[in-house]
Amino acid sequence: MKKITIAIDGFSSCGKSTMAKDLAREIGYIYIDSGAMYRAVTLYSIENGIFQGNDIDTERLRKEIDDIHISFQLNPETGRPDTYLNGVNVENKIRSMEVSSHVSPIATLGFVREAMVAQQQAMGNSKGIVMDGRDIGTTVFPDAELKIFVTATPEIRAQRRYDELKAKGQEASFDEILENVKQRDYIDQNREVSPLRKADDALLLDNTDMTIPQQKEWLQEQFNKIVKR
Ligand SMILES: Nc1ncnc2c1ncn2[C@@H]1O[C@H](COP(=O)(O)OP(=O)(O)O)[C@@H](O)[C@H]1O
Ligand SMILES: Nc1ccn([C@@H]2O[C@H](COP(=O)(O)OP(=O)(O)O)[C@@H](O)[C@H]2O)c(=O)n1
Repeated sequence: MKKITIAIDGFSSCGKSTMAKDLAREIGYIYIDSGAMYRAVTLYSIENGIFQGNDIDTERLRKEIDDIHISFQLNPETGRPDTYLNGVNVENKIRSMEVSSHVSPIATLGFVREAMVAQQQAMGNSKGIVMDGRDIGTTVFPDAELKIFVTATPEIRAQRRYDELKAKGQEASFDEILENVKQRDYIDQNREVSPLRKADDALLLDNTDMTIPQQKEWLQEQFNKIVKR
């Protein structure tokens, strides 16, 4: 069967990667979490003194961006891909609140986006890929055959993230997460380069009142419609 490209964009913490991973596994496609790549650049910047408080040493990051190698490897225990930064598994570290609170400013930088988009396009050049993020349907794969834009209320999204961190045994404050979700939405929608917005040809999904199995079924139906057309 002909393989297609699937772009899933939307607001922070609404379930994009959950549905993208499930669909990819079901249909045998590659799954790429583009947000993990921006998170990995952010972790690198935190660990290498590129952040001074909230200020970014952009000139240093620009010089070092080509030395930041991000890859994904399937974790046989979880059945899902883990993120590697220069050969080290950083899957847990990149999900911390510290990274969440520094990532959106890093993702506003044009040279960072250029480097990430080039890698993402290379990963998707043979199609058969599901990628989630903020600019996949608008910038990375504007010709994707299936584009989805996901949203839910900020409170529901913060609750989902809170439950996830608690389940992993990590310290979490609902108010801090809600504030972070709103702040990232604002920065992501208002940046100059590739701001978060729904592509004109993307299908809108508000999953505020949907369960994980319901949204999975909905996405599978959209995929079936495209491939059977
Ligand atoms: N419809 C849903 N109902 C409840 N929880 C959900 C739903 N979709 C996803 N989740 C949970 O919400 C959290 C955030 O989902 P995730 O897929 O990481 O979001 P995103 O990729 O959009 O940031 C995860 O813990 C996930 O299990
Ligand atoms: N394609 C993308 C993906 C993420 N990002 C940035 O990276 C951050 C983290 O992305 P993410 O997908 O891991 O965020 P969550 O919604 O999973 O918390 C976002 O808030 C954006 O600032 C982006 O700018 N472009």
